Amino acid sequence: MGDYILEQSEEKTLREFSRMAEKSSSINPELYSKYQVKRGLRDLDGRGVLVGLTEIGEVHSYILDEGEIVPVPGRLIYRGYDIADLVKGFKEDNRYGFEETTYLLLFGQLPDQQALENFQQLLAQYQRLPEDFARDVILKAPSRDIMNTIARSVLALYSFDDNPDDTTISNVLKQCLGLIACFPSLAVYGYQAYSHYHDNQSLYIHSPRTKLSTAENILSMLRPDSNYTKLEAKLLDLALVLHAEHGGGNNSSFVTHVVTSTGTDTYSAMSAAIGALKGPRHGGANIKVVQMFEDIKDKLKDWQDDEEIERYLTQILTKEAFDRSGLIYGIGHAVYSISDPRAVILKEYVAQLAREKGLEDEFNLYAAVERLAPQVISKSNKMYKGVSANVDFYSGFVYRMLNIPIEMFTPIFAISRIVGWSAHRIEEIVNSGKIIRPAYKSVAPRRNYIRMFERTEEKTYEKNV
Ligand SMILES: CC(=O)SCCNC(=O)CCNC(=O)[C@H](O)C(C)(C)COP(=O)(O)OP(=O)(O)OC[C@H]1O[C@@H](n2cnc3c(N)ncnc32)[C@H](O)[C@@H]1OP(=O)(O)O
Ligand SMILES: O=C([O-])CC(=O)C(=O)O
Repeated sequence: MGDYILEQSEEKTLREFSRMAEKSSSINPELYSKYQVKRGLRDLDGRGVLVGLTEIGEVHSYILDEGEIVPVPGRLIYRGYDIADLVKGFKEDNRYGFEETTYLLLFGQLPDQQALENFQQLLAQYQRLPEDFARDVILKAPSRDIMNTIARSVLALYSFDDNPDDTTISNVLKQCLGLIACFPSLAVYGYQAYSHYHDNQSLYIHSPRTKLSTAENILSMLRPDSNYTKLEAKLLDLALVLHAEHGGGNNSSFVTHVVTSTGTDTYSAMSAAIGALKGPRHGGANIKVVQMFEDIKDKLKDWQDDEEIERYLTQILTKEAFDRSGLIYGIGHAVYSISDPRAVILKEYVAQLAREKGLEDEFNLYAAVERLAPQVISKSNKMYKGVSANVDFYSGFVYRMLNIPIEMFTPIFAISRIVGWSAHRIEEIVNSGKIIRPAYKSVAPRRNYIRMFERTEEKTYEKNV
């Protein structure tokens, strides 16, 4: 009874504090225009404010025609090479592409056969976690969110590094390679721990194997019997290649730049980037997309009825359906308008696989949402540009067809994007020297201090909020 009363009063106190916190945090929206604040670091035409230069990745979505922005189908370029050409290259040679892409992004050039083999051997050396790390760190207090588990593990790895704060390029590169190599184990073991302790499943801790590609190792460590087909591993490898890098402005890579610019260590910078990627408006969208489709499938009477689909999508936008965030996940992008080239590539594979697995109806539903969502969004929003399916739209469908658990979707994104973060951390260190520090204008009125004995509730409330 006593506890209940305490809980009730705690709830009431928190409600009151929340009301105060919310009220004292709210800023008149008109002030943003008055002071020409570049909200979301965007220019008035919706394009990102130019805050840096990079040679790592280029996201191409429009051309300028006599000063006018003309949207074009999206292209993604890694170190000067179009991803469509990179994918075609390793597919035609029937080999894995992620390790080669990692080499390219980190060192700026494509490896020859020998350089690639040497690099893979080096990564294999870094694959093993410190002695007892899985037992002492990952299996302890497992989280239902594997991104949080990875971030915790990354921060813990600081303590196992003899030289953690040294930001010379050779040391940072070594740390980054170490993280790239052991991210699959951090993610998969984090998932195994969760599924064991929360879902009562048997606990499987398979060691990564030095001769396997990253994609093969993920599947082999995830599955109780370690079995996978080449086709499955190649599809996951493709997804890893497509998620590895997206310029310096995407939220998690920009976070890497911001945090790196303080001079902090690699583990702190990477854990911050993981936190950014987890967000449902960024990499976390791949989980939301699949959950959203589960909800759509559940609520719709006829998956082929465009009008019914449109109505449901409108309800999402008006916060009456799904998670009530008002977002149709997997649709829209800060840069792309007509198309995201990664979604285009993934869609091809999803279509094939869905046919093979008898999931055509579901694929058609995805395709219908992809077609209808942009129309629904543009009806109710001020659009700077068109919206289309982004990389997260079809990736979850791919992972589901590979029987990868939903908790692993965003972690797989992280296993890949850590490559881009690493390249950006190095680029920031090599070129910068300036701490990233934009301005915030204070719009709060100045106030005279009120001594404690003079603070009547009325007076304080009036003056403070
Ligand atoms: C790996 C990645 O990070 S890819 C992105 C993954 N995220 C998602 O799929 C979540 C859903 N999509 C979104 O939230 C957005 O499209 C974002 C965050 C990705 C990009 O947002 P913006 O840069 O604001 O895009 P854009 O300028 O084209 O949007 C114009 C308006 O349409 C809205 N909009 C864009 N996409 C969506 C969407 N999918 N659902 C609802 N509204 C949307 C925006 O919120 C914006 O409205 P506002 O001006 O009132 O804020
Ligand atoms: O670029 C962005 O804003 C989001 C991102 O990381 C991606 O699309 O891969």
